[in-house]
Amino acid sequence: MPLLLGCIADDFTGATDLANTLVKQGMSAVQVIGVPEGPLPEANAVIVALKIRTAPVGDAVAQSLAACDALTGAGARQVFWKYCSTFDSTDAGNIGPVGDALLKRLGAGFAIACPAFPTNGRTVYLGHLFVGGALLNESGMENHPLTPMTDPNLVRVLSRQTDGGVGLVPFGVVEQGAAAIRREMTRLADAGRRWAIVDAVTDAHLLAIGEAVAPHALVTGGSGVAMGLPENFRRAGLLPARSDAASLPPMQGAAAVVAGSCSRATLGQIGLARDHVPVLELDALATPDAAALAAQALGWAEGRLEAARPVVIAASATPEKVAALQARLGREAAGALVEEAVATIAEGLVARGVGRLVVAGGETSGAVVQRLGVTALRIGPEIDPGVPWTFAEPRGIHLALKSGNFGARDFFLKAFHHG
Ligand SMILES: Nc1ncnc2c1ncn2[C@@H]1O[C@H](COP(=O)(O)OP(=O)(O)OP(=O)(O)O)[C@@H](O)[C@H]1O
Ligand SMILES: O=C(O)[C@@H](O)C(=O)CO
Repeated sequence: MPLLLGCIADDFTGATDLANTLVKQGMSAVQVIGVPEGPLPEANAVIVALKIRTAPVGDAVAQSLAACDALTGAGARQVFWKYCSTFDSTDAGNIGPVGDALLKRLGAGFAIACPAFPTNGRTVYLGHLFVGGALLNESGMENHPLTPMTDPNLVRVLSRQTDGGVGLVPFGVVEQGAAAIRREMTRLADAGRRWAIVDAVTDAHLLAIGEAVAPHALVTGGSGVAMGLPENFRRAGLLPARSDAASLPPMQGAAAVVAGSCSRATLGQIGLARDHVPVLELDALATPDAAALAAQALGWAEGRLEAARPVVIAASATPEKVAALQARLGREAAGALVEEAVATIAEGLVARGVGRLVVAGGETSGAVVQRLGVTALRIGPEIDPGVPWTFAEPRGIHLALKSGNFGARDFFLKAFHHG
């Protein structure tokens, strides 16, 4: 099976989201954890999941280039740089610098940037990113613990991260379809732009954009814009007719949720779960010690674990509490402490028989997956848009890595009625 699309994702939930999108479009896809060292798994798309969203720019670039080399070395014909549908990044990066480095490595001079994911309420209009009905900077993302997003104008945001000019392919052009989008990209590239933010409000827009970028060496964006890419390979005779996602082994063991995401969606999901299943909310401010928090949580879980319903253990907190812990420890140390605690809890839960685990939050998922020694995730059925069940190798457990902002309010309950 030839490798066609080589993908690099800046976090682990994002990688799963992308793999899920490709599988739904009939492309076989496997997510691998970290820069692959040995041979790549057999699949038409391989998604390398990195934990580089908030890494220092130099590290993010080095890991992305190593992943790119592994993917193109294995024959990938196009590279996809996946970041968050809410464009999570700081003015230092890493969306722009990684994209610039990949363009250079691939010998290309132009790429689109399109985080739109209309099914999950992320749309881009005249370069401005909306989350549901709100501009990005009024959506709750302005309070993100690690990457507060305070400017909704993506042309401006990306311009602060790259020395290549950033243009815009506006809604009016996107509406006209792939040929018009391609003409506008050519015009922008001829005018010396290296990047174009591309508007998209509907899936039809994303499919047209996907078709327009067929010849591009590098495509960048959220998972939405990848929707149109499998069809390009099919049109070129490289990908067979659609096949269904491989089914996963049957689920076994006790059910649990661990959460480190502080997004509005996750806080709402914890709130609803409280009325139905055992929920433990950790207070990292009162106990700023990862080992002590983990011991509390694992002690509490004792005797409560079962297959029929999950326990929920959340370090998630309101923006005020997050700010208080950050003021005491510093932003990175606060995040690292909570990630360490949640990873230890996840490890302890699996050791105590949890076989299906939902992890809420991208950074949190990175910490958990690394701690569990997972090397690859096979993609299974979708629970809610962007979040499938996966089967983690070599641990042999089921994991669902939920992006902070994804999932309906009853996600932590409904997940365990799937698969
Ligand atoms: N009570 C808390 N105080 C300070 N930081 C916290 C607290 N709880 C969680 N965090 C940190 O907040 C960060 C949340 O980021 P994470 O990526 O896990 O969630 P998210 O951004 O909502 O999800 P995604 O990246 O999928 O959108 C993590 O680093 C986590 O450790
Ligand atoms: O694009 C998204 O919103 C998600 O896949 C993600 O990256 C969250 O971490």
